[in-house]
Formats: sequence, structure tokens, C-alpha cells
Amino acid sequence: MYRLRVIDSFASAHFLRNYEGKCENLHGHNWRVEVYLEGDKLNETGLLVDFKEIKKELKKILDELDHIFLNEHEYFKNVNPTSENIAKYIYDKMKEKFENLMKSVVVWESDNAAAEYFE
Ligand SMILES: Nc1nc2c(c(=O)[nH]1)N=C([C@H](O)[C@H](O)COP(=O)(O)OP(=O)(O)OP(=O)(O)O)CN2
Ligand SMILES: [Zn+2]
Repeated sequence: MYRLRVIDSFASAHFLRNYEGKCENLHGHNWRVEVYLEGDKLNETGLLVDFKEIKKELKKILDELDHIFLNEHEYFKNVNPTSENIAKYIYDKMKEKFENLMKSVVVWESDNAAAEYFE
């Protein structure tokens, strides 16, 4: 098997609904996002998927989340913008393009806390 990892980041503001503590207040994060793809078949060039394609797709998704107030984003109006839910959102979007090669998405909200989504 081969596993690819691409890392990117975005910055945005949010607050957590239904949460008691400082995170119920508006604050921001520099989110670091790792996406993982896996497969066992390489193309004739020896690539599972060109990193360029993965980076392009991920950037498109993260550009929509960058420098916004996440709670007002269409998807997160009804879904709490936790790291877990952000990871699933990015995973589902990436899966539209990379289908069965998608394995997981990890979202770091700080240097020492991350959530991972996989099926
Ligand atoms: N499982 C999750 N727990 C928490 C999430 C989350 O997305 N998933 N999010 C938050 C808040 O967004 C908050 O910003 C982070 O809280 P906290 O860890 O308290 O942040 P600090 O960096 O200030 O950490 P300290 O250890 O308190 O210094 C909360 N939990
Ligand atoms: Zn937060």
C-alpha cells in the first residue's frame, strides 16, 4: 500500500455552541489540516495521485474557510464548528474528487490538540 499526506492550513474565527467554558466565546485558530490518501495502484509514472492535484483540491476547500467566521458558513450554521466536524467536512469534500483513495483528515486547532476523521 501507498499512503500520501498533504498539509495545508487556514485561519478562521469560531465559537462552540452548547459548550460551557471559554470556547463558547468568539476566538480564532490557525488550523493545520493533514489529508491522507491510500491505494495500492500506481500509474505508469509511479504516482498514486499527483501531489499537485491533492494540494489544488485541498486549497480550494480551505480557501472557502479561510478568514471567515465559521459559525456563519452555510455548513456550520447547523453543525458545530468543532475540529471533529471540520475534519469531516473537509474529508467529505475531498472524497467527492478522490473517492476510495481518501483515508482520513486530521485537523489541528493548536500545536497539541487535533481531531481525525476516517470512515
Ligand atoms: N474535542 C474537542 N474539544 C474541544 C474543541 C474541539 O474542537 N474538539 N474545541 C475547543 C475550542 O475550540 C477551544 O478553542 C480550544 O480550547 P482549549 O483546549 O481550552 O484551548 P487552549 O488552547 O486555550 O488550551 P488550554 O489548555 O486551555 O491552554 C475546546 N475543546
Ligand atoms: Zn476554538
